[in-house]
Amino acid sequence: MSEVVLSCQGLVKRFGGIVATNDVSLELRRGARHALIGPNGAGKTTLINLLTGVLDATAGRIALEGQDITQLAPHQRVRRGMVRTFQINQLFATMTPLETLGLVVSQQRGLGTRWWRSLGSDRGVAERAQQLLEQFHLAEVANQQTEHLAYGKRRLLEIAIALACEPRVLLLDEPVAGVPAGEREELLQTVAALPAEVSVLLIEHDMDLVFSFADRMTVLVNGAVLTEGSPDEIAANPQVKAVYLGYENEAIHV
Ligand SMILES: Nc1ncnc2c1ncn2[C@@H]1O[C@H](COP(=O)(O)OP(=O)(O)OP(=O)(O)O)[C@@H](O)[C@H]1O
Repeated sequence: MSEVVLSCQGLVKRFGGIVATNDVSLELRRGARHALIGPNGAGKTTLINLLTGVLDATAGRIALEGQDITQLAPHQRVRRGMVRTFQINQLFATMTPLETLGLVVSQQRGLGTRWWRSLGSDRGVAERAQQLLEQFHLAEVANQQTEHLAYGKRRLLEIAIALACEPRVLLLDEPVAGVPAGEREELLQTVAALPAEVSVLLIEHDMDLVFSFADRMTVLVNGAVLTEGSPDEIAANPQVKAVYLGYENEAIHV
């Protein structure tokens, strides 16, 4: 068994009377393609928010590369190598993918915003930005403003931004949600081709993506872990099937 990169033990999150996360323990192994699934309201988003530090846990511990990060702020967790896909906000709307990636790579390399002021002046930054543009099928839209990009391209840029932060652990939050059918394939291929050394935790409702991507799955129900296993074990698990009965869009096809 490979080494554990990210783990949580006994995580609990209460919102008043609601227990959104109920004693969750999870281990993400190095290089894993691990999916977190569960019906609506199961607590997937809350768990990711706890892992990234957006929410404080009511109880429990989180460790990254063996070090306790439970008390760290979100940006400190990013600095230690845990990055969540970035939801593009207003800040980036009028910037191009090239400018955005140049800025993030530059920040990552401790060059601050110098690259941004003298566009393309740092060859290492420009090369890495170009590499990311190509890897994420963004080269042909490199100079278009982000707000004018097709939705699928924006989702690709979000993952490219996360990868520009050189993560050890990448938390992918519903990468294909809302992406039109014609743009899905490119996104699926790109997600499948993420670097092997980056350990990935994927939250996704799309079972085709989950089953084509994951080598390990954790099923959350009512805030708690129902079961964990290989895709074959999960697909064959009668409890999992029962939980998904009635969730037509998320049906597990076996
Ligand atoms: N800030 C909050 N205040 C109160 N209750 C919350 C809050 N955030 C989440 N919850 C509740 O916690 C439970 C888990 O929600 P969460 O969004 O984590 O589930 P989810 O699995 O991500 O759902 P979905 O698949 O629909 O996104 C739900 O009952 C939800 O209503």
